[in-house]
Amino acid sequence: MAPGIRLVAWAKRPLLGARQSGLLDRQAEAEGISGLELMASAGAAVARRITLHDKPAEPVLVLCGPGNNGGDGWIIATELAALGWPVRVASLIPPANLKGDAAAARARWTGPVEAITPETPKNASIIVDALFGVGLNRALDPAAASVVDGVNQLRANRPKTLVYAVDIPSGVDADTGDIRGTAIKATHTVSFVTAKPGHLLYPGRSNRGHLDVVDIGIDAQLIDRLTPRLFANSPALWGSSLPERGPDSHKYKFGHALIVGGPAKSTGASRLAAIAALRIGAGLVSVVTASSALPIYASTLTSVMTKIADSKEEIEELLNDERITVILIGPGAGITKATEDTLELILRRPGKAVLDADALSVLANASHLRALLHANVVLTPHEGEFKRLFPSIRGTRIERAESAARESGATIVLKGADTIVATPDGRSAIMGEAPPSLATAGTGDVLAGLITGIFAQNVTAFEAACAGVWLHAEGAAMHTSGLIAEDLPRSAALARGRLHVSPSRHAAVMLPIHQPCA
Ligand SMILES: NC(=O)C1=CN([C@@H]2O[C@H](COP(=O)(O)OP(=O)(O)OC[C@H]3O[C@@H](n4cnc5c(N)ncnc54)[C@H](OP(=O)(O)O)[C@@H]3O)[C@@H](O)[C@H]2O)[C@@H](O)CC1
Ligand SMILES: Nc1ncnc2c1ncn2[C@@H]1O[C@H](COP(=O)(O)OP(=O)(O)O)[C@@H](O)[C@H]1O
Ligand SMILES: [K+]
Repeated sequence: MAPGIRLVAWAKRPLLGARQSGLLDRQAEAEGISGLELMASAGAAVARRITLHDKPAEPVLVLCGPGNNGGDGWIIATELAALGWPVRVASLIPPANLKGDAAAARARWTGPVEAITPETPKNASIIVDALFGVGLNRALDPAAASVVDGVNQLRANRPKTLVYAVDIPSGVDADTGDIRGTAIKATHTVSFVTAKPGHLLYPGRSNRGHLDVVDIGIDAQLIDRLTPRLFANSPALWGSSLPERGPDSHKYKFGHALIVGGPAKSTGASRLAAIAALRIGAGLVSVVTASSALPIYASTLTSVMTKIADSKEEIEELLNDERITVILIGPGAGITKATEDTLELILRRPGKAVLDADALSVLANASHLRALLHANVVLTPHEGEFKRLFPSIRGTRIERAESAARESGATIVLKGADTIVATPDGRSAIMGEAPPSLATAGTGDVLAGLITGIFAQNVTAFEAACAGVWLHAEGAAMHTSGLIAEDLPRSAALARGRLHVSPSRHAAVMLPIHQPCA
């Protein structure tokens, strides 16, 4: 086993973008570790990670860029050659033009150096992408773009090619996950100290391959000095907050979730949400319905209770019940005056609420209700709903979710392949591991129900939203094919159970921070 690789449980650490990564490096230098030492550790760790693959000593091509990411590349080449691996090195700029630590790293390489051309990647079986890391600041120029396209073409033609991206696949923006022109499609990415937002955000997420984050000797406490506010959504953030049932448990200790049921022609969405809320642990769940839809709810729901309300006054009376800990409105509700009236009653009540689907569309056109939002209201828009709710907010997905939370005062769940949770006090989390099988009808209703069911249980809005999003994805990942929304409440509940029963399944989030590579 290669000595000295210390894999970091990256989901337990914050995500640092380009600027914060640079600050961290400078803090480490102030503590006495030089940039060259960090680079030497980084390069050595990547080299050793490469030696872990199953076919030893295959020819390796190292592509070096103009900055410190390229500097890592020169170290990797030197380390692999010292271990007896055949290595070719190709540089994007004349090596004599390198500066600082990259120049010092280049000086350690004593073998020949090629100039990068579009033909360079041909015939390579292992490629190390050390072109650009977190310092990428514009679209790739034609010379860089053509070698990147050459690497991707080679991988497409020869799927067994291994492509190791150093820090982040070149061309992926570390802060946003955007592709700057074109980007390396890596089979593996080896990053340093923390994961970067661009490892989790699409489209860059698709270029990342398997992600390892390695320790390069920077004290983890230095990360906290940066007061980071952005995290990977993982049980490390919220797992310990979820209440467990014990011998003294009573259903009333786990909250009473009230789901506003849709009219007779659209009951499915609120029924899915109600089942999800109950499965994920709410003590009691009730659906409030007009008498006209009662037969449908009563005949299809068993453990979920039904409550009849045929007028605004009757709804108001129900909402005044202080035992109700959270209310969900939106799934199947209809974009109607009745939904607006009920929404207003819910928002005028001081407690917790989750607003989804039609409630969001109603809110978008009811500016007088905006002032009633607060941090214990969770909004769960997909992109279309988000644009209707916050038409003037621009920026990356993270920036938009954060601005919306700040502006509205509510907790935002911006749904998508990389769902973002953001709170008005500035914390946010990215779920970068959701399976695309979730792109099927009704999964959003289940998510709203999961968040509601967790929120009912004396958990904060941020924790409930993050846990709901994570368990939703983890539940979906249990199905290899044919997932439909009805499957999800049970699977998400099983995923919740496994958090405690079988921690090894969640190795990336459950292991200690410095987990030696075994
Ligand atoms: N600092 C440390 O201690 C440690 C850092 N580490 C490593 O350093 C990496 C960050 O290094 P970095 O800051 O030098 O940035 P990097 O990603 O190499 O790119 C900057 C260079 O690329 C250029 N350039 C940018 N965009 C371009 C484009 N589109 N097309 C063409 N050129 C472009 C840019 O040019 P300029 O903007 O100056 O014209 C500059 O020359 C980090 O990801 C990690 O791998 C590790 O060793 C751990 C310790
Ligand atoms: N390609 C994808 N990969 C991962 N998750 C996805 C993808 N597409 C959609 N989802 C998730 O599926 C759910 C869909 O919700 P929504 O858009 O409200 O659909 P619906 O109204 O049909 O329930 C959201 O949780 C979203 O994050
Ligand atoms: K790279």
